[in-house]
Amino acid sequence: PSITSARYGKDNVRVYKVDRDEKTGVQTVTEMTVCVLLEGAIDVSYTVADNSVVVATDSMKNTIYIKAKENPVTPPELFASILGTHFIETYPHITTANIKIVTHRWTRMTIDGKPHPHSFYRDGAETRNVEAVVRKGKGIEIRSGIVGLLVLKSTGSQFHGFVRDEYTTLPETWDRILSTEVDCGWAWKTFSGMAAVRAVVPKFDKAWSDARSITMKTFAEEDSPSVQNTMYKMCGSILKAAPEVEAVDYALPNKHYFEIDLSWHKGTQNTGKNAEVYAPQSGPNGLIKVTVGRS
Ligand SMILES: O=c1[nH]c(=O)c2nn[nH]c2[nH]1
Repeated sequence: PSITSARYGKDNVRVYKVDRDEKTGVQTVTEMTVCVLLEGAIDVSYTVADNSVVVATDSMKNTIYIKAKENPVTPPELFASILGTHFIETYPHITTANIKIVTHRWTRMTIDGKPHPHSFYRDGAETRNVEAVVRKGKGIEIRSGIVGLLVLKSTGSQFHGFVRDEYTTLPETWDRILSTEVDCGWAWKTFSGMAAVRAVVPKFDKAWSDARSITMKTFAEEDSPSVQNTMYKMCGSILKAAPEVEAVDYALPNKHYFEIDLSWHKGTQNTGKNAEVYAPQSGPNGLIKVTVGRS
């Protein structure tokens, strides 16, 4: 037998960092969960238990904390690039570093109409994610993303004109609830190295902010003919807003809310135009995926 691929490292490394502005007294916090997986000349650690090539995953965890102390941890695209570049520059036999950063929300509290200097709340399970792949001599690939942004609209969504055959029971609709949990990603053009990443640092936050705003604006304002068409429009808008982005992808579950026929109870009308009480479904759910490029 021979190894076709191997990578190892530390997952679920939770990191919190505070930035204290001495002048204003305003403190800013960042909380993230990091995964580092390394590749390279490590096969002998699997095949003949030669641990001389093993950078202990415990050492990787230590490295994450040290680098978080020594460097900015935001934007996550920068910190992921710093971290990945450290591993391939420090260990000659490590040729690829795969870094995933999941940034959690700590939204600053507004107290009596004013932003509080050091108090925050978790407004949703939504995260800002980054996956960076740093390959020795081949630059840095970065995919940024939004995950877990749960949205719903009570109307402004249609679905009709689809295949009708002996397997079809779904009625056509011109007015339905649409709910999804956004999993969106945008892949940056390959960066030649750290200098190229540092040169565009402000564009990372802007792209995330634009992608988030575009997603919600398009979701809200489109009288959606389908999940497919609406997500395609979101991709086009993000590509337009971020020239350094090569491709945009979405994976959207269609979280169904079923109408409930209540006519058995004294002829109560609760379907179609009279629908008010619905049954939110845990599953099955639609799942619609797309990747849109520039060509
Ligand atoms: O937006 C939708 N796309 C679909 O492909 C689909 N299938 N059932 N309901 C659906 N809604």
